[in-house]
Amino acid sequence: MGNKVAVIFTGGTISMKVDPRLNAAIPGLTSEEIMGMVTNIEKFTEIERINFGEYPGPHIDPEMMMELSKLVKNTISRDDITGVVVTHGTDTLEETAYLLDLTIKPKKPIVIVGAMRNSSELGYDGPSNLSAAICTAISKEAVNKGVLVVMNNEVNAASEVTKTNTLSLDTFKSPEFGPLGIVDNDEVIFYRDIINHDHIETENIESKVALLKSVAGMDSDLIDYCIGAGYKGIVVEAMGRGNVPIEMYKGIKRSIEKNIPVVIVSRCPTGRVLDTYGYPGGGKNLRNIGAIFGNNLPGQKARIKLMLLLSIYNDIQTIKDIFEKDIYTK
Ligand SMILES: NC(=O)C[C@H](N)C(=O)O
Repeated sequence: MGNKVAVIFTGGTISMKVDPRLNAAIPGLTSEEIMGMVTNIEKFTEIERINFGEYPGPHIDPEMMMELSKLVKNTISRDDITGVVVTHGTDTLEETAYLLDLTIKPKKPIVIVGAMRNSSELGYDGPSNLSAAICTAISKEAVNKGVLVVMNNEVNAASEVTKTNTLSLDTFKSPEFGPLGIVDNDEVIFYRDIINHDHIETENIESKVALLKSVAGMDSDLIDYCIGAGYKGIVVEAMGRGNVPIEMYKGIKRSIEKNIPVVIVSRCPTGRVLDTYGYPGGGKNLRNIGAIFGNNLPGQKARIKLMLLLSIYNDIQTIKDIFEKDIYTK
């Protein structure tokens, strides 16, 4: 194995500075300028810079994530590469990280990193986050851990992590299980292993998948819109354990009857969905009509998983079996 880390730059706040005309942050730093601020890193490893783009997180779409997945897969397979680091806007970082985790089966470390403060702000956290990410990418401890997210000296699993705060440096948390470990100076210390590691073998993605959040008194208007507009799948952030209002339930039933899979997750930040409740619109009803249950995934990650499965299968039962594999036994 070589001792070179490839750093793939995609944009995000880590690459931003304030434009004086706009008086707001936009991408503006080159990869060379960013790496130049990660002082002393050459003492640890050689760096190869790869420019993917200068996109703010909200400009990254599922097709671009797939393109990035192919680039990361090719790069990590090279003999001279020890690990890959991807810089990314934090707004969609967890979606890209989860997509990479599902589509690549890496032995070597793949680490996603960003920053919460841009380079014009006091306390720009880009260089420290990037150095911690690079230390993780060369750590033997990080081998076979799936895709990792490193921010604020914490190591989290791509499958578990979510952005929890709009401004804090420690915004990336795994609310269900806690971090995998920490980066202490240049040393990576793991406290536990990853819980699960799903893999979906595909080079494509079906991006016409909607995410709807259920609210009190919600009806089926938005679901019916999705059916009419040709959406191929719908993720519903249901209430609590996985329940929806009766009128919304009717639309979910119509969707499944039209062979459009519906994945149920919860709008609660933690906890699994389960078919506990038998009242109309309760989880038991949803399960009986063939809704897929998404465990403890947040809606945006359940959508990534459904989009990948829809790129291969169009049969709801097959998608359900794979989606729920090792999660629900009955
Ligand atoms: N901290 C960040 O990176 C947020 C920024 N809006 C982005 O996602 O590009």
